This record gives sequence, structure tokens and C-alpha cells, in this order.
Amino acid sequence: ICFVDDSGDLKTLQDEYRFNNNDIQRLKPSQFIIPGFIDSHVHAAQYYNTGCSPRLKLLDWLQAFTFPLEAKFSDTDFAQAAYTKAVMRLLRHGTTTASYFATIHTDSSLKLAEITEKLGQRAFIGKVSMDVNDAGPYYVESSLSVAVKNCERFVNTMLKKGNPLVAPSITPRFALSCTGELMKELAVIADRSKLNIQTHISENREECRLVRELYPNSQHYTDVYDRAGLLSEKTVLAHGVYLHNEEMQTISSRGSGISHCPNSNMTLRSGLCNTKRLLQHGIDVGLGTDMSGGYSASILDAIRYAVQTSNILHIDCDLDFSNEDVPIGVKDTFRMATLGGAEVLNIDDKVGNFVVGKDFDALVVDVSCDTTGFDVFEDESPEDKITKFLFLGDDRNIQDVFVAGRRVVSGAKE
Ligand SMILES: O=c1[nH]c(=O)c2nc[nH]c2[nH]1
Ligand SMILES: [Zn+2]
Repeated sequence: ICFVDDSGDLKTLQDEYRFNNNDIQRLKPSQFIIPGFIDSHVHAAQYYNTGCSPRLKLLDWLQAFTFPLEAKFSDTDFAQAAYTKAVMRLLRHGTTTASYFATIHTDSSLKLAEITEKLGQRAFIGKVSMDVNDAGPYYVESSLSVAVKNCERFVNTMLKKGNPLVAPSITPRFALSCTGELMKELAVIADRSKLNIQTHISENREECRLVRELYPNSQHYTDVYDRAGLLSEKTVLAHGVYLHNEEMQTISSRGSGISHCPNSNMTLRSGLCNTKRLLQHGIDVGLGTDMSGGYSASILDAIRYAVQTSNILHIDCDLDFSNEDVPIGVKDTFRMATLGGAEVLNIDDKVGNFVVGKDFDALVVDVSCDTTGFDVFEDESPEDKITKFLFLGDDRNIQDVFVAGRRVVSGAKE
């Protein structure tokens, strides 16, 4: 982004910033641009299962549906086809940056990186690390040392590519699928190259109970990761539904962020995350589709579910709107979907809003395109139109998608 200027005098701007007439894209009155969406927690492999709605809770769902699917990604041809569909779908929904979990397989995780590079999406790619899996012994790395070697090969290959848009993220699946030793080794790898880290935390009551049982010497779930050295300002913790105040204080003091995944939290009946409390503790909050725990690949869906989650949490409150304790609204969740996600992923110096010097990751939205699913009226303000798009719009309204100034999706008719 070279300049932001609302001057109507095109000639002066052209003289000052030296651009040609051919470079100008004029927006229609029904169009506007917004920052690209950031999905701070998404499982690329699980796209295959989106919408299957298994009606199971987290741990049973992992065992019955998710581990069997992820195991298929040992086949790189299968991975190539499935990942291509996933990345194309996310781009079509306006996700300009995604923090992906892949699977435990190094080569197919590298394929996911290649696909995001080719299709032009900004991405963090996580080869999943797991050296424990009592629920699916066919889907686990064979030992601690193999898990560490796999992670190192993945990271080294990614770093050698040196792509400014696609980076590795260290990805211990969660405390129940990694030994304490593996988590410590992974923290060292992350620290060595100052990499992002992503994992799940405190998503489901049964999971929290098992973590307490498995780590009796830790004060709480957050402490398990903290003791392993996994909490940095580049750490993304997905869910965080059942965090206690002390845990939120620790997360805040380490500068780690939470990826709020409201569709997944409801679909797997995990719980309702109180994002207001997270924000009040000074924690960065972004949004995640968490597909296929969440059934939708669209961050617009996460924007809506995040509003509704907060509404549900406030249903029983005696609401007094002079009181501070009002639910979060669509402006808050739109921020989570853009700048909040950038903060969580530690790339807010590069993307998240339109500030000179940042990369142009943006969506051109048209609220009156041919196939739109809602109506706007003449007397409605720009803010009304944006709000309607956030609540009622979909990929049909997303005309163009830009990542770092490159148009990666063009929905415009010839
Ligand atoms: O929503 C989730 N999806 C997963 O794949 C997973 N693995 C551990 N915990 C998880 N939670
Ligand atoms: Zn997840």
C-alpha cells in the first residue's frame, strides 16, 4: 500500500504517485473494498469432511472421523487433490491468510505449502506433530525421535524455499497427542527460527479432565504448554473455551493469542467461548473456521457465529445497555476476522488493515452483483451495506481477492 488518499483530484495523485490509467480499478457504487479475511485456525485435510455433521463430541469425533481421514494423506496424490480443493475454496471465500494444520505426513504437508504458493494465498503450514495416539494407533509418528526428525525436515525444507508468503508453523496437535518431551523439542525448533506455533487448548470438558489427569504436576492446561516453552507471542491457541482467569493472565503475559472457533465449538458441542473475557485480559483474538470441527470454510460464517455465541452468553444477563457488559457485535468480530487474526499470527505489521507500508490483502465486495442473496436499498449508508454483507453475504458477493497486491481470484464477468 503506497498511499491512501480521498482526494478527488486524480491528476495530482497520478503526478505524485506515478501510476497509469491502466492501473486504475474503479469501484461501482455497490462495491467496496475490505481487508482480506484471516482464518487463524483451519485443518486443510479435514475440508474433505466438511458438512458431514457427525453429531459426536470432540474425542469420539477425532477417533471415528478425523484420524481415519487424516491417515489417507500418507498418499501424496490424494493429498494434492484434496488440498487443492481446500485452498481454492478458502480463497473463493475471501481468506487471504490461513494458518493451516495439515497432517502428520511430511511430504503431503509440503504439498499443501506448494499449493498455497501456486494459488497465491498467504499461509502458515503446520505439519502436525503427534507421538501419542491411544485412540488411533494407525495414525501417529512412530517415536519421539522420528517426530522431531520429521518436524526438522519439514521446517528446513520450508525455510529453504524462502517464500515471504508461506511459512512453517510448529504444530503439536494438543496435549493429549504429544509427550511432554516432544512438546519441549518442538518449542526449541520454534525458538531457533522464531517460528509460529499452533495448537489446541481447553476446547472440551472431557479433554480438559484428561489433560489434568495426564499432567498432575501442572497447575492447569495452559501451564502444560508454558512449562514446555510453547507459549510465545507467535503462539496461536485454538478454542480456549474453559480457561480460568489465571490461565488467561499467563497467555496474556506471554503475548500468545486465541483463535476463536465458534462454529466448531457449537457443532461439536464443546462449549461457548467468552471472547469478551479474553479481550478484557488483553489477549489477541482472531477467528478460525476450524473446519471440519466447524462445518463451514467461510470466515463470514465465523463472524456470525462469534456474534451469536456472545449473544447466547448474554441471554440470561439482566441487560442494561449503560452497563459495560454488552455482547460483542459484528464490528468486533469483523475486527477479529482481519486485524485481530493478523495480531494473533504476529503479522499485523504486514496485513490486517489498509495502512501505508502494509501489503494489499483485500477483497472487492459487490452487494448488488447478479446472483446476490440479499438486497440493499438506496437510502442505506455504506456502514449498513457492509453490515448486511457481513450478516447476509457470501462468496457470490466477493468479486476479487488480492494477496500482496496480486489478484488471486477474479469473480468479475468478462
Ligand atoms: O477441533 C479440533 N480439531 C482437531 O482436529 C483436533 N485435534 C485435537 N483437538 C482438536 N480439536
Ligand atoms: Zn482444530
